[in-house]
Amino acid sequence: MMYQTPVHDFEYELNKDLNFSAAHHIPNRRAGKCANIHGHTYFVNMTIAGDMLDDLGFLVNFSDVKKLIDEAFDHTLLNDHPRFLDIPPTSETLAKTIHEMVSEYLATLDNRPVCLQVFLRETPSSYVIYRPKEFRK
Ligand SMILES: Nc1nc2c(c(=O)[nH]1)N=C([C@H](O)[C@H](O)COP(=O)(O)OP(=O)(O)OP(=O)(O)O)CN2
Ligand SMILES: [Zn+2]
Repeated sequence: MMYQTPVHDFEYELNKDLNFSAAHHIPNRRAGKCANIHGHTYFVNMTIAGDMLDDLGFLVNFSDVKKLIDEAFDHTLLNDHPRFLDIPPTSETLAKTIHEMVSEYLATLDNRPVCLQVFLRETPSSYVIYRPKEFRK
């Protein structure tokens, strides 16, 4: 595996990989060439865990979490998204934002799974991992 997975005590752990294409820019001269609008094929891995399954035997439907992220970001300019009005769409902020969006969705499910980690690769040589404090061991 290319990335670290978190240590936890949940009975079930699910990992969903997905890709989406999007443009962005970091509107600051200190960002150098990244101040210009450019595009990436982002790769995301999200780690979701829990102790209970739903009536279908799912922790969460793989397609539902993919759709949530695709519909928000695929073929968009990330800077235009409401979640990036006050903060630039860097790898770090995008990974955290994906974690927030997925966590908000998971909180609506009766079996209450949680998102332990979001891995986000922006380029072949650059990636970040967002892991909220409450799930670190
Ligand atoms: N900490 C961060 N640094 C940079 C970010 C970021 O999100 N967080 N983003 C960028 C740019 O958006 C850029 O698209 C990616 O930069 P970089 O990895 O430098 O891309 P390259 O392909 O040019 O890197 P190589 O080293 O040539 O592989 C910049 N920094
Ligand atoms: Zn970029």
